[in-house]
Amino acid sequence: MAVYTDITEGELRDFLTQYDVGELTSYKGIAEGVENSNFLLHTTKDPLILTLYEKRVDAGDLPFFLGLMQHLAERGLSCPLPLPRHDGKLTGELSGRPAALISFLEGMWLRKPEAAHCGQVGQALAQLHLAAQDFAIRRPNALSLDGWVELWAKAAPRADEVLEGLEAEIAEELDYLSGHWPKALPTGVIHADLFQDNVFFLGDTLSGLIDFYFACNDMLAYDVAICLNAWCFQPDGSYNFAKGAAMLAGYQSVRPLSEAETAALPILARGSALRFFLTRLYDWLTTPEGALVVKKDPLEYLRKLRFHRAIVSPSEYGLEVPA
Ligand SMILES: Nc1ncnc2c1ncn2[C@@H]1O[C@H](COP(=O)(O)OP(=O)(O)O)[C@@H](O)[C@H]1O
Ligand SMILES: N[C@@H](CCOP(=O)(O)O)C(=O)O
Repeated sequence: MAVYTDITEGELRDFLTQYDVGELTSYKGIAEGVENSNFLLHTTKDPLILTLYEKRVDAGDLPFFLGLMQHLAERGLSCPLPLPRHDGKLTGELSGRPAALISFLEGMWLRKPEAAHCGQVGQALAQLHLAAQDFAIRRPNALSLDGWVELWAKAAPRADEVLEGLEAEIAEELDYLSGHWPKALPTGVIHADLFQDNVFFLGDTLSGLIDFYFACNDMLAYDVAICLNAWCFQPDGSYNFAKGAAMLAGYQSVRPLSEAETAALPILARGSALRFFLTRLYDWLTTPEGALVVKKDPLEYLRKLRFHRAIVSPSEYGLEVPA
């Protein structure tokens, strides 16, 4: 579920007077999602999504997130478009939270993607990277090395409750990544959370990308590694070579990876696996029993991390590597 903050019809109607969106005809909370409260609104004009930003989103970052969606949509990428209020602002306040209205995107996320879908995701990711090249606002990645160290400091004392030996294994991994993390790869704006639930399809055709609330500036190839982790493993934990190959070919059909980016894929994939392992572990340890949000399994990402540690050549991801 993701409705942390409830709203009354009166408050909502009052909020909507600041926009040119027609008359409200119905609204309901959306169960999916993790970070924010989302509502689907029907009006006498187009359907809309209302998002109330919860405590994990820093209100100071909203101009980056909403400005980025606007920037990408203007450049032809299919993503939600934030609606301006009568005073030109993209955010207001509702029920004590910063709130925004964004356009409703048609489509559904895929529970069982195939290689062909992964190819389209790779393509869309590269299109996003290129379209964001001239986006003026910057946002450093709060969930890179320093952020991992901070999260780990909070989770480490209880890590062995989740799995024996975890504390030592992760401490060693963090040491390794701190010493070897790439520093000179091409950077730009990355989505940083392009998981299956954030990509919509109409039938078998990708219809759009949502949820830009982890977007930031970082290495472009790191975003590719995030997608390999999110899309190219089977439920039994094995890597699906065909999906990986399709994802990488799709990406490279729009933005070819440099030799250095290719060589760095295994370590970027390790870092990406650790990042999602750590946020999931932290949530696992701190979300109270009975909370309405579904906790995600951190160990899924530990298994992915171990897989990447054993990679000898990036060709194992399905990438053509020059001999
Ligand atoms: N622009 C949109 N168009 C259609 N549905 C959306 C849109 N934005 C969000 N949703 C719906 O809300 C759900 C949660 O949105 P998301 O941005 O992933 O939330 P969170 O940031 O809390 O994870 C999505 O899975 C989708 O069902
Ligand atoms: N994708 C992350 C959790 C963030 O959830 P989202 O609903 O904001 O995409 C994970 O799987 O750990």
